[in-house]
Parts: sequence; C-alpha cells; structure tokens
Amino acid sequence: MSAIVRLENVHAAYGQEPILTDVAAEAAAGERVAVVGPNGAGKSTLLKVLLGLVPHVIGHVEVAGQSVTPGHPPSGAAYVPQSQVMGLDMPVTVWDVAAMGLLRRGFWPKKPGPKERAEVARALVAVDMLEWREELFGNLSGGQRQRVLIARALIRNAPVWLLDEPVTGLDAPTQEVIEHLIDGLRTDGVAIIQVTHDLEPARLRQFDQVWCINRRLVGRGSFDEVQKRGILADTFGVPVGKRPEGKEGGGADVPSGALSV
Ligand SMILES: Nc1ncnc2c1ncn2[C@@H]1O[C@H](COP(=O)(O)OP(=O)(O)OP(=O)(O)O)[C@@H](O)[C@H]1O
Repeated sequence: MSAIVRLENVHAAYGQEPILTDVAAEAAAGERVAVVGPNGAGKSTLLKVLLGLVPHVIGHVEVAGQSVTPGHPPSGAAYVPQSQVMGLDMPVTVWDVAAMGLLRRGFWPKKPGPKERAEVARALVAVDMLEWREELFGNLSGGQRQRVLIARALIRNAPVWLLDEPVTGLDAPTQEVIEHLIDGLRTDGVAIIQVTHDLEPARLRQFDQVWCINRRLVGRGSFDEVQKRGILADTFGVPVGKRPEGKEGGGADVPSGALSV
C-alpha cells in the first residue's frame, strides 16, 4: 500500500531548540495511527509539521500527494485541534466555526451559497449540533466544542485527518459518538493520525500503528509490537506497568498497570 502521509528524516523547531529530530514514518489510506508520548514530547508539533505550521522544518513531509513546507498547509488534510486551546472569547457562533471548514487554501469563498450552507448543515447534523448553530462557540461545553470542530473538519472532505486528543476530557457517551465518527472515516479510506494520552491496551489495539514520540520517533508498529519490544517504556522513560516513586494518581502520561498485558 502506498503512503498518503509520509515523513522522511524530518527535523523541526520553532526557534533555536530542536523539538523533533530525524522522524521517519508513514501511513496509508484507511490506516489509523495513534501518536503517543509524554507531555512536551512533540506530538502536537508532529501534527503541526504535517500542517505546515512549524516554521523550521528540514526533511520531506508529504500529505495526500502534496509536499508540505512551512507556511503551505496541504489541501488534503483536516485538522481537529485540542478544543481547550481554542480561543473562547471570540464572538463566533457554532455555525461560524463549522463554516470555517469551507476555507480552502487560506481564503474564504466569496459568499457561501446554498450548496455550501447545506454542507455546513449536514456536518452539524452528523455531530448532532445543528440546533446549537446560533449559540456562541465559547458558551459550549468541551464535548460540544469538540463536536463542532469535528463538523468543521468533516466539511473539508479530506483524505487525511489530524486529530489532537479528540476525546480527552469528554464523557463516555460523547467519546463513543466521536469514536464512531472517526471509525466511519477510516472505513471510508481516510488516514487518521491521532494524538492520544489513552494508553489502555484495548483501545491502542484498535489503531493500525502506534507512533511513539519523545522528541524523536522512538519506534512504531502495532500496539503489541511496540509494547513487546520495550518501545513504549523507552518512550516514557519508565518501566511499563510500574509507576515512578511518589507519582500519585499517575495521570494518563505514565504507562500504568493498564499496560501490563
Ligand atoms: N508555538 C511554539 N513555540 C515555541 N515552542 C513551542 C511551541 N509549541 C510547542 N512548543 C514547545 O515544543 C515542545 C513540544 O510541545 P508539543 O505541544 O508538541 O508537545 P506534546 O507532546 O503535544 O505535549 P502535551 O502532551 O503536553 O500536549 C514543548 O517544549 C513546547 O514548549
């Protein structure tokens, strides 16, 4: 299978400090990839590299047949950022945020016509948010915001989706709705690159690949491969299945007993 997402010898930095070094990985259409690693490992940066949003990048980055360079986002990618990092003070409605999915290559269509308006409405129906269309985005709950960001991405109709912790902090039923949507995309042949802090083996096994990042690609493979080869433990710097001394409550970043399979 040929790759629809490709990184070759990629180095990335925002300024002087290298954030990612020598990353090489690829994903095919219909593959779902989990990107895991500790806080500050460069997972979100990796997605931003694929979006052309990191200013200094060396190496080859390709998304949906298009070479990606800083400042030149690929047209074939839909991006769902962490909803908690979205500005909430802007006076924009749910409809406005979803309609941003109509943006193509950095400019608005002159005026959304009936066809575009129908597209926005369809996407909001898909995430069950149409009735909220006139509500301010900032007034929504985290789960509702996430649904709207997914509607925005749906409108792009892109072959590659880049998702930054799409279900973190959401209640179980909302997680299920979003998981179902993402799985449907995969069935339709969309490649999904998803940052996740959820290290539960049952869930990681649903991904075709796990990319283990800690400022570099420590390794990749199926969940069972990266776990068996000790790549997950190397990525997090702690033995898999043991909590470091004094780490109470753990947090999702520390491979916990849940990883002992
Ligand atoms: N816009 C930016 N300018 C400068 N440095 C940045 C910028 N964005 C991120 N960084 C730095 O890059 C490093 C990696 O950050 P990144 O957000 O990619 O990590 P992450 O693995 O996604 O972390 P987390 O799990 O905490 O979300 C961090 O040291 C962060 O401070």
